[in-house]
Amino acid sequence: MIEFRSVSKRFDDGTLAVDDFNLVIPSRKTTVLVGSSGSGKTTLLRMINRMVDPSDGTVSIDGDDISGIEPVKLRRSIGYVMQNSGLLPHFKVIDNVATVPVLNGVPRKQARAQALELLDTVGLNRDLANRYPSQLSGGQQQRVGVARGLAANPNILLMDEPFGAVDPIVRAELQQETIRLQRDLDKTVVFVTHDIDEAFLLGDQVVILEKGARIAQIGSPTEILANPASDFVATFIGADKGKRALSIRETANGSILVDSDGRAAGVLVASSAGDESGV
Ligand SMILES: Nc1ncnc2c1ncn2[C@@H]1O[C@H](COP(=O)(O)OP(=O)(O)OP(=O)(O)O)[C@@H](O)[C@H]1O
Repeated sequence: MIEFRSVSKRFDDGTLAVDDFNLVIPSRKTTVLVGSSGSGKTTLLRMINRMVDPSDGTVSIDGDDISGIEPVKLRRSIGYVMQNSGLLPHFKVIDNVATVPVLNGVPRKQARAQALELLDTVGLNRDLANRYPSQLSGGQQQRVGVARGLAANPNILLMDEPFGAVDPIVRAELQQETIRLQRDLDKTVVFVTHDIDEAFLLGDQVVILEKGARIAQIGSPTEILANPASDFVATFIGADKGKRALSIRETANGSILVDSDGRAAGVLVASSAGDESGV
């Protein structure tokens, strides 16, 4: 479990990016932080691996205040996937994936063998292992980025707009892969996006943010779609337009998400806690 308690962040130039933020992120679920540009999503995500430190308040992981954990050590124990994959251009795919385990002390040969397995995990052909990132498509690069994020076998995976730069078809594929990976690997995923449809598709818990990382609403996709907490949320999720891209339809076999053309976009399943959770 990750917990933000009374967390604020004021940058040196005076910008208050995060204003008294409180949130519990449950383990082994996907929590999506969604909001418009500048609402503080990336700042919140980076506070989990100490790329940014709070000005006030505490962030803890499984009860331990992370301000007491050395930042480099913390970062190597948490997967981080960013937009544009963040791959090292002069390293082959296999070495991009193997780098963090090697830095953590895993022998290179073993780390490379594990890297090949991770390519399988993210749905990439092993033949790509010896290419350089520039020799891959954008979608393939993002998959390598996910493999790299998983390489140290972290319990926590942070994903910052990981599919923002790929075309809609590849994006949809990568979203489905993320759902599959989460089912198979059971990580605590914290995912940042400005796309509410992506948030509803991937999130067990969705946190809608306004400026200053103020929480406009928090809940499962079903809860938010059924009961938008304010006009702001209704507008943000498009409920006020009467043509939301995604809506919920009850069927004999449970709740399904349908798109504006009535096609099934996903299934809402009951989580182990008994509440509704996104696909
Ligand atoms: N290093 C910094 N110095 C000063 N201000 C910053 C810094 N990093 C972020 N900010 C400001 O903090 C606020 C929140 O930024 P942040 O990047 O967390 O938002 P975001 O919701 O992730 O936005 P986007 O979707 O555009 O990435 C913005 O006003 C931004 O300009």
